[in-house]
Amino acid sequence: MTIQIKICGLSTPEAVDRAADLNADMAGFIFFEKSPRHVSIGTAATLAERARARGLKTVAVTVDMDDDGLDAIVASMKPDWLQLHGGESPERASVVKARYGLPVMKAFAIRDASDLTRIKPYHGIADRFLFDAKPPKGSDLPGGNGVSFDWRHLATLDGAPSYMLSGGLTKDNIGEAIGISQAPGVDVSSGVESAPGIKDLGMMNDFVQAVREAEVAQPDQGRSQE
Ligand SMILES: O=C(O)c1ccccc1N[C@@H]1O[C@H](COP(=O)(O)O)[C@@H](O)[C@H]1O
Repeated sequence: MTIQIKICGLSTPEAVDRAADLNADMAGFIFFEKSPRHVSIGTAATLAERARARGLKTVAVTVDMDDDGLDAIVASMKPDWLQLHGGESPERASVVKARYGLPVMKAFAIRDASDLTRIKPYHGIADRFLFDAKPPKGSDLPGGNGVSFDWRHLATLDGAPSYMLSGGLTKDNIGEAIGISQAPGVDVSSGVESAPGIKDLGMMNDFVQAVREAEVAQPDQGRSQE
């Protein structure tokens, strides 16, 4: 089983094309104005069309967004997935999923193993979980902070939920992260940037290559992801 790769915070055609060339699985577009990766709906629609044409699944990354905001994104960008990266309740996640008929990836900020217990009420609602680190003090961003958490906490997960690991992943730590977590999918943003919001095509290459090397070095131990 191959590890799914999501490259997030794409904002240029070149970065979308490189993600496709590298056979990444998902391309994420950020709708959060304080983020250096924020894209307008128009830009996201154009880039998402390009990504889809190259076989990438597109993800709209939103944070506690209301229906009007989501309506506009879904109508224009036509994402394959909605990522909910804020404090969306299980009820809100359920409403979003039903309203758009799209799979939902719910993000959780993890510091301690106990943070993983918060996923329980989302079972049967979220199609996939995303585990990110808690933002550092003073950060304006709920994600994209380049900060990792202790991957050993993931050993406490019950069953084999469909999830992606994120938070501070780079070409240098992804092998260890995969070895410890056995994550079925990984999500990277700032770890493939030369400056906040600027994707570096060489760093994208290196990251994906490091994931593929980790797969070979540490063959499948039961990873799965629909
Ligand atoms: O990347 C952002 O700016 C962002 C803003 C708002 C919500 C989520 C955001 N990004 C998510 O953060 C993680 C990983 O980030 P990093 O690799 O540590 O930089 C990823 O899930 C992005 O979707």
